[in-house]
Amino acid sequence: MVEHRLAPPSSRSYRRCGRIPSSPNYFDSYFWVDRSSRLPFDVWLTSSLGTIVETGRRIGESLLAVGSSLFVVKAEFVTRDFAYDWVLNYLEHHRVLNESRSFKVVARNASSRPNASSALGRHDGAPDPIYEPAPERPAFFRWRGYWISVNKSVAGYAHYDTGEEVGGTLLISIWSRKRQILDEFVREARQFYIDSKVLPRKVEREKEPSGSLLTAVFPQADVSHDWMLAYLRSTNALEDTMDFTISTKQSDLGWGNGPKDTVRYMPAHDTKQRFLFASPNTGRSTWLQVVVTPGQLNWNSNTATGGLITITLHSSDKTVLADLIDCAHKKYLENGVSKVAVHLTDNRGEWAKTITKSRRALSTLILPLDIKEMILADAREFLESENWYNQAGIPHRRGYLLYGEPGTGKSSTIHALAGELGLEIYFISLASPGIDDYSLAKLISDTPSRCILLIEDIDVAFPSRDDVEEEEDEPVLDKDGKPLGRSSTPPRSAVTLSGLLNVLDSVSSEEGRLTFATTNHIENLDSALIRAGRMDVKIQYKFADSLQISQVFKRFFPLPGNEYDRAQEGLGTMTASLFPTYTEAELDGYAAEFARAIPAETYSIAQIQGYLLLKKRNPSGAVEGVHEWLKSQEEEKRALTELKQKRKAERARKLKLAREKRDAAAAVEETTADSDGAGANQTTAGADAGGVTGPLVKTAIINGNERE
Ligand SMILES: Nc1ncnc2c1ncn2[C@@H]1O[C@H](COP(=O)(O)OP(=O)(O)OP(=O)(O)O)[C@@H](O)[C@H]1O
Repeated sequence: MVEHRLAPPSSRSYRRCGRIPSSPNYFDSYFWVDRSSRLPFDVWLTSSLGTIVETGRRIGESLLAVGSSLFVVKAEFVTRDFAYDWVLNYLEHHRVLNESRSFKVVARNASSRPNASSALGRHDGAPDPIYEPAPERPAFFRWRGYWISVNKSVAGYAHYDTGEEVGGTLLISIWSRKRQILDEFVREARQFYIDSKVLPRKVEREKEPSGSLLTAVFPQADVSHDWMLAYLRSTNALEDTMDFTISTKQSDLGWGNGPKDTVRYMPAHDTKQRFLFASPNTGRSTWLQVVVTPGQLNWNSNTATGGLITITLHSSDKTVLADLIDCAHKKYLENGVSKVAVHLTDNRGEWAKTITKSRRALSTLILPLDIKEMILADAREFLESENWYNQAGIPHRRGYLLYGEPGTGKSSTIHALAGELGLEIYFISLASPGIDDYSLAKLISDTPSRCILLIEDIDVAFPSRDDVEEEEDEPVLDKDGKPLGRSSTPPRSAVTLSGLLNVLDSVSSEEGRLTFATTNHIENLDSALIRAGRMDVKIQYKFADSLQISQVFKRFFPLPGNEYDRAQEGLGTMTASLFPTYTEAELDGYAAEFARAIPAETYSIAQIQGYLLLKKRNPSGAVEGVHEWLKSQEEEKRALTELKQKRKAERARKLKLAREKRDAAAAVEETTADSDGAGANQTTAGADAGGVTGPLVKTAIINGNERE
């Protein structure tokens, strides 16, 4: 009996005698013959042929596998890897994929895959169709005499967010025995990609499989953030951006095309923008991806802090990053030639914001003697003599104290000096919330070595002489011996004198920094603070003398036909009616008369400037009106003095009241202590009863008097 089955029968009376041809389970499908019976010829023939065919097929397969491993080089490329981008770009450019007969068609923005599409989208704004070969249909092409097959073995899919292809695999087979052909092909594709300047895909650093990227983060608190911002703004690096934030804020002026733009298009926050960085230093071009992350808005100070600029380089070469930072710094300095950068703090005690102010020429300052020249020469000499300081073992720092009446030009001098010396100003107000000894030390250690540290109104760290005097006049103490008056005055600054002295003396403040402090009340400053070594140069600013008054006057009125440049001030061309109608001699006369009318050393230049602003282009009117103005100033002064006296009297009255209350309380305490224990208990019980009934009665009246 003949039978075939998939597995050998359990009985030993069967024997195996050949395969069943073309069986899908040819390893297991055999003919099994009863040992006792003879094999019929037709079965013998079929089983022998089957064995021959199967053996031949297996040999052929093995030979093919050996052959393909010897004669074909295979390589797999996955999406989201740079090598995939190189090869795909190369294939698209050489229209290899267009030879295919089966496509996947997608519509994307023309800029995302320029080679794969017609340029329609660039003109009509509608997205372009992109033809991609369908998976599992290989495309063949010849490259340097070798046949190469391209197979999208695994189809990618469009990312729901970005529309970019993810998850796909590209299989390249090169019909050659030489392995290095693959290297050469990939190298050529890579070079082609670099040269063609195809917009690279957006990258997410942490998800990159290749990891061949460099990322640099520029935090807002660091000045390098400003460099980068200046670079991005000035080079129009992001002009091809597709995501925008629209702003009409004055602070975003830099993103506009012109200073008078009312609407500015800024690159959208937290989106990945790409631009080609062409280095003027090396001539190399590298793709960069930039993400601008805004900081958190602080409602108190109206400043945003904690913002970041993240730059990802499509390169692993650190010199490109160094080059970029260098270019950004240069651009920043270039932009700042006519500007002075002022760094401000937030109310958490960190450098938070930089504003730029137009540079002010020292010559526009009206100061007596050669004060301007003296400060400038002193500061220059200091900056140039770092080696000398080091050799002499003296800390390389210099402190300037500008003190005197308000509105006399102290701050203006420092700003003009910063412009002249090309230094940035780091501005600290000791009265700002969030500034205490700790944050002050941190702020100062976070400043660069060559800069101007400006501490305005340094006296706020200490009680004013007025406060002290009042307390000395009437030293009213509470029952614990604490002064009543002082506890009611809020602290003027959280910075202590010792904290301030420590900071000024700290090692970190020895690096060529110019410290400027201003005050209207030098008499309130501790002598330790203003001693040489901390404040090396002290300059007093007084109210304007006669010479200064006449100089301010002349600065306000241009001479006929003189270099009064209206265009520079953005005022347009001058109409004939606005031309000055006075001569130089007349102007001198007006100025002298004006200076005679104003009492010397009584008014600040800021005050005089305020008056002259009302009379611009009318010198004779300014002279005529000055007496009226002086009268109004006198009245204002008198009213102010009266108000001050009233306030002082009110404070004195309150202090007196507080003292009387305290005395009365002390008298009650004394009586209580003198009375016996029972009396004391009685008093307490009475007080308790009153304490409970009082509010209850009150509530009843408030809620309606029925219960009364
Ligand atoms: N000496 C001066 N020369 C030219 N302009 C001056 C001078 N003094 C004051 N001004 C003008 O007055 C205004 C106020 O000046 P500034 O802020 O420099 O005074 P300040 O002494 O720092 O005042 P404060 O002590 O109140 O801070 C500015 O617009 C400035 O142009």
